[in-house]
Amino acid sequence: MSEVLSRLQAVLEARRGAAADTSYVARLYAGGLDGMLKKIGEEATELVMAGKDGVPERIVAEAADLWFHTMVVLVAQNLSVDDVLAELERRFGRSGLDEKASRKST
Ligand SMILES: N=c1c2ncn([C@@H]3O[C@H](COP(=O)(O)OP(=O)(O)OP(=O)(O)O)[C@@H](O)[C@H]3O)c2ncn1[C@@H]1O[C@H](COP(=O)(O)O)[C@@H](O)[C@H]1O
Repeated sequence: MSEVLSRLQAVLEARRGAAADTSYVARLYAGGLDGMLKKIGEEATELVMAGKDGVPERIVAEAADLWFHTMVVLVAQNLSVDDVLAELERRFGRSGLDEKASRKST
């Protein structure tokens, strides 16, 4: 895992015990899973709009917001970036078209 993702993951795990008024992440946890998932929808929409605008700095900033909020949801569900990376590793090199075709036959 990249070093910054690893350090951020550790912070997100540590925030599970923090008071909601001391930390943005603790406030997200205190708001419950529905609130965290709503943020994912908002951030994904913001990334779509940035992509349409085509301003590189905005696209990067919105993608970072979406990755960050996705990590919050993963940690809240006792998952981690490593779980997602392992899934990407498992898929690596397998054509998306082949994978789609195998789903239709099951
Ligand atoms: N990487 C981030 C990060 N990226 C985005 N954000 C916050 O995510 C929010 C983005 O939401 P929006 O774009 O919808 O803007 P907003 O209207 O201000 O958001 P809301 O008030 O509606 O939630 C902003 O408040 C950002 O500050 C982040 N907040 C925290 N982190 C990391 O998490 C760590 C822990 O943060 P705290 O828990 O606040 O100490 C920090 O040290 C950072 O490393």
